[in-house]
Amino acid sequence: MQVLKFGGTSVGSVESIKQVIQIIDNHRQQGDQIAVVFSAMGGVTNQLIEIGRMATTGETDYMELVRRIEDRHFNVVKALIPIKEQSKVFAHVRGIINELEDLLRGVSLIRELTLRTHDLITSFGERLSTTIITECVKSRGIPAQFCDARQIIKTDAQFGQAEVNYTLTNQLIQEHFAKVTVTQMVTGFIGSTEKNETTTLGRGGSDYTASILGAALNAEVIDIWTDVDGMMTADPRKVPNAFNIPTITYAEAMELSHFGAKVIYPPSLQPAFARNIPIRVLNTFNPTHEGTVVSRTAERRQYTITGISSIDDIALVNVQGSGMIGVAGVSAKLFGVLAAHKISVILISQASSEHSICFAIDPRGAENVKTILDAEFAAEIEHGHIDNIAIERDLSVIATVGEGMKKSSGIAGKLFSVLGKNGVNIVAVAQGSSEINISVVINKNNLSKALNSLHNIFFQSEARVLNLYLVGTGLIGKTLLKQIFDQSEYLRAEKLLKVCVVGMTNSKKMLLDPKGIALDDWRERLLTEGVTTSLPAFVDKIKDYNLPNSVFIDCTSDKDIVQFYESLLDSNISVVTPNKVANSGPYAEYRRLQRTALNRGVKFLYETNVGAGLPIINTVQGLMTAGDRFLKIEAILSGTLSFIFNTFRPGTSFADVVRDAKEKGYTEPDPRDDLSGLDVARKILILAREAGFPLEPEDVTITNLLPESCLAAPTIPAFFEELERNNTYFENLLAEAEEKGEKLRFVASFENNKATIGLRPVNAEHPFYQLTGADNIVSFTTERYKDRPLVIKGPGAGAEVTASGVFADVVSIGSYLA
Ligand SMILES: NC(=O)C1=CN([C@@H]2O[C@H](COP(=O)(O)OP(=O)(O)OC[C@H]3O[C@@H](n4cnc5c(N)ncnc54)[C@H](O)[C@@H]3O)[C@@H](O)[C@H]2O)C=CC1
Ligand SMILES: N[C@@H](CC=O)C(=O)O
Ligand code: NA
Repeated sequence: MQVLKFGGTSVGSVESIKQVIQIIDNHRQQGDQIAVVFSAMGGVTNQLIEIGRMATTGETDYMELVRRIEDRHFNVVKALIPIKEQSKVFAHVRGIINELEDLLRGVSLIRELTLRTHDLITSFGERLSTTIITECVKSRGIPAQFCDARQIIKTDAQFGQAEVNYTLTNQLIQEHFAKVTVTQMVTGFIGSTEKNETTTLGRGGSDYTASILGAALNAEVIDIWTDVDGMMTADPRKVPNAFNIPTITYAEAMELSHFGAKVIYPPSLQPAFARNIPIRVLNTFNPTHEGTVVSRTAERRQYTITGISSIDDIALVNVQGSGMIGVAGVSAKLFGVLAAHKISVILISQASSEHSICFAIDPRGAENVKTILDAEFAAEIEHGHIDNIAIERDLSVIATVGEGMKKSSGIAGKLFSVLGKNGVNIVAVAQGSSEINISVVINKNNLSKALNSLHNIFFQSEARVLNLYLVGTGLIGKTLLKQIFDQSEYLRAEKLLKVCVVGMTNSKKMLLDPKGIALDDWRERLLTEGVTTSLPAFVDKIKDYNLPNSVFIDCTSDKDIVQFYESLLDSNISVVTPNKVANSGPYAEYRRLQRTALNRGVKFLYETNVGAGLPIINTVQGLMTAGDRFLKIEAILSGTLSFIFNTFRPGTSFADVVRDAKEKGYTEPDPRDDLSGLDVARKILILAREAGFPLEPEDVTITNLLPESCLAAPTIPAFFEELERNNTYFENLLAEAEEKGEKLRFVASFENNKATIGLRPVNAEHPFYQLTGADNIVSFTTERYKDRPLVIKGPGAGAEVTASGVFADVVSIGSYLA
């Protein structure tokens, strides 16, 4: 024997009822013996409750609602039963509705609704749905019989939530099923007292009916047909990556549903579990999906945890005071009075110092609880043994649940670490000694971020998500987007990393989409859907979204943008940038950013500040971490100037060579930043700082290369005109060097706390002589690299190598967060 139960959405419409009939027919064709339990059509129970309420207050238009219920059932009959059989069924349904109307007239006359009458009114939902579906099934030639559960489920007279008399019920069910020969179509949710008064079974009512039947008939399995693919690892409305849990234990299902997973209400399944009958949760609208099997033992799984659930809105009550330490009975008194007032406690936490107890409750009852506790502990408060009872609001509880957590170490560590890295403050913690649930209380505004980052970390075969916000879609920005697009499949498959661009802005428009912006047509979307950009608004949105693993990427050379870095880092958002402005301003600002990132456990990465993608900053940081000390740095740090001095020949146009450098993507947005030495000054300053020297910008001495008129040019085109005019100046510089067999190199050096940069002719002996193209070279002399310096050399400018350095920084954050 198998028991099937169809919930309100499964029997909610003509289309869904067709599905239900199909499922029943499939069982018949396979020769299964089945009993089927039905809920009321979706929404009808609530309507009946409303109708009852209206009748007591004398509102007459409740009849209108009754009509609507009747029409809904009639429509099913019209759609699914052959015309010639319909009138008989209409009469039948009308008969039931008449009974309801008589009852409501009575209620409306006496203006009183007892719990007993309330139960009777709500029983009509299941009676109507089961009646019409039985008729539909029969009209298709499937043998079936309506079974009013009030004949077989006997309860006490606690109307609203009646207790089942199992001895009598089991006997009646067994006797009934021994007699019948065709499929029984049973009304869910209802029973009756020994005096045959109608009762209802409380929360999870129809599941309960199925479970009682299954247990009494020793069914092989109970199928709960609903409208989702079984139980999920998290609420898919909050965690888009949630997926189906194929098997789950009863204890896990209990824990998860206590914390909000509403698919089933496990306590109502207790009778089936007591007899070890598995429950399958299946989807009427996707009947081939395997759903979830709830049983005593779940199969071995890939993941240590089974699911994550939450209660979105709770209040925390804190009772504390020195008078509680070592005093027996405080908690008894506390929870005793809460129980006496029927206040349900969601979670309790007490530190072993016994100095405080905190517990979570439904926030709607918080004021009431405070009043009750203030009164109960008035004496203790007055004597100072207990401080004031404090209530904290706007909180949520998240529970990670799973039998796999039992006796397995590192899970709490992982949980706290991922929440910490994402800046989610933990207000309270509770873990039962059953070890299958760790619950944390957090601020409500962090709920989505916490759920998603936990889901991401615990369900590991799923890629970790990095959420990126890009400012600047110029040369480096657009190249980065292209690289991310090309590499995303590899990252997902090989590194379990899903890189998701959720926001972008250029100097005109910004576009934000927490679901991700597809990178094959970002230009089009930014253009058509983007709104007028504003950096403060962009940054506010980022904070507002509060997505886990967020990274802000600044691909501009803007000076104003860097003022946002600190607050971003402070909001646990990592920052990656090729923009040198932040790191080359006052030393105190540079330090502050480093500190903020460190304190917040997020990353501030800028490898491309020096030598583009060449691993220069990482090398310096590595040496520093390992305790080396820097003695001297000598370097060529401008790709642009390298290129220019490697390309410029007497008789050619210097301005054209600079133009060429700009076109090749080597120069700064304003090439004067390169030619004036400013860009190199920034780089040597940053290198010195990384090497542990607190240099200020004014400590860098620049020997300027450009004639004054070029520097003073008001615009970039005007600057190029000045360059043309000064061609002989550059030719002379070059000729002078060549005469001596030397080459011109723009060299930066740092030694004895002094940084200097300027044009220097180098001869063939010098290691910088051979440099070609737009290459950079850095030579570090340190305590450990004293006799022969450590040298890094290679292309130090250009779109591909720079974007790739930025990308590598971004990906390293993915690994760090994992
Ligand atoms: N080109 C290279 O080889 C290297 C460049 N860098 C750095 O990369 C950064 C970007 O350089 P490129 O892409 O070459 O310059 P670019 O001029 O091509 O791109 C910068 C973009 O940022 C936009 N922008 C400026 N302020 C903005 C704001 N407030 N909001 C939104 N967008 C804004 C500009 O409109 C421009 O499209 C610069 O800081 C540069 O120093 C670093 C290493 C190497
Ligand atoms: N403009 C720079 C590249 C970025 O740092 C250079 O020419 O080196
Ligand atoms: Na670099």
